[in-house]
Amino acid sequence: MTIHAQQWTPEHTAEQQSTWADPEKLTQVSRWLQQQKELVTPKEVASLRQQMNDVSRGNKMFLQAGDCVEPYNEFDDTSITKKIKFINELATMLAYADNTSVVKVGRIAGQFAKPRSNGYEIVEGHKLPVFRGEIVNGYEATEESRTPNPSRMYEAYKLSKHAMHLLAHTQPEKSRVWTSHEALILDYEAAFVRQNPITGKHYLGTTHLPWVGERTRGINGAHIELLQKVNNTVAVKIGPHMTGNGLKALCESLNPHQEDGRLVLIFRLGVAAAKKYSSLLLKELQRHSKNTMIVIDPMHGNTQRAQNGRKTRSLNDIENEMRIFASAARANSARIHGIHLEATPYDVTECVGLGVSEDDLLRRTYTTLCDPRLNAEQAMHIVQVFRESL
Ligand SMILES: O=C[C@H](O)[C@H](O)COP(=O)(O)O
Ligand SMILES: C=C(OP(=O)(O)O)C(=O)O
Ligand SMILES: [Mn+2]
Repeated sequence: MTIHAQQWTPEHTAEQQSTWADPEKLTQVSRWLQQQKELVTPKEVASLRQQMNDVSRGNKMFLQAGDCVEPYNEFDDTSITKKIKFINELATMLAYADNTSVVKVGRIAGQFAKPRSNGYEIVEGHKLPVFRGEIVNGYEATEESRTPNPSRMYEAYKLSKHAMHLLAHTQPEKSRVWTSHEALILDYEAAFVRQNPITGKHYLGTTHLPWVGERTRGINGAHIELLQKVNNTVAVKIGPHMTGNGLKALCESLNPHQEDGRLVLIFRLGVAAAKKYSSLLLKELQRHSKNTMIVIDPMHGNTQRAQNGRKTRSLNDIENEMRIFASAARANSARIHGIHLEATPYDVTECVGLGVSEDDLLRRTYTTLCDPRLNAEQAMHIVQVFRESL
């Protein structure tokens, strides 16, 4: 077995990390992770980057979709197969017909970590650490389950490995669904910064396409440092506080040589900020970073609490943001390269619209462990509206 003694250690501070309850256990788990085979091969990473070249140049569209956070109990073959089939159906809708003109990426096979707005929540009068994704703690609202437990990283690796295997072996290589997740928990990700033995370049071995979220994209933070280090196609979420200069600095830091297929920016501004800033931000990219791929996530900027307390998003807001962004792109002769959605093939009632009312949010079909997802019918509709908005 290969021992990867030179584990990558970030120089900068990382946001949104948990303090693990048992430091000795963490050392043990980290050592184990470093000894495991990477979950994606350098060849696969290169092959996705190749496909992303076509996205950069406007010859293919990009689709990224899946759960906000994957539950550990949805890794049986049936569930994974259903999610792959669903992404393929969305791609077919995006392409109109033959979906080989779409690069398809799931939030799948490792989307286990959640950055949160608050560290704690009150549940029935008790103050508890908030759920941060299965890789960190349990969803069950007890002190024990919510305590960050490094042993959960074993499970993350094993379940990802199983799903990766299924993804790699049940699909045609040329038109497969690739994997992606938010590279958040650096104790996990760092163990898989590996060197390609042929090219000598580093790449991240946990997923084909890692992204960094809105809460951890500080230009001097450890998460951006991680993306700088690796040669995967990488993505960053862009929220309403981004400035023109900030955008320029981010592109220079992650794609200094302006390579095609390298950098995806996922805009999640929300309706109000999309109206105000889309043009300014798109202009900046047109000026300085033309080969950056521009993707819209019309969901994360539009999260609201319904009167009944449930987190939700309305299809109206989602559609509006897409239309506003698309018209700003047209006005600035910019291309939108794709769409990013939180969606599930299951018949959930989490987002409002197309037959789902606020009352439906209280039903047993509200099953997300974090953010509200589109159900299959809603997701197909949103992809269609997106396509028509371009
Ligand atoms: O998925 C994204 C974030 O983790 C999520 O929107 C944060 O939600 P919160 O505001 O409930 O912490
Ligand atoms: C955390 C997420 O998004 P953002 O960083 O855009 O809030 C997410 O995609 O689940
Ligand atoms: Mn989310």
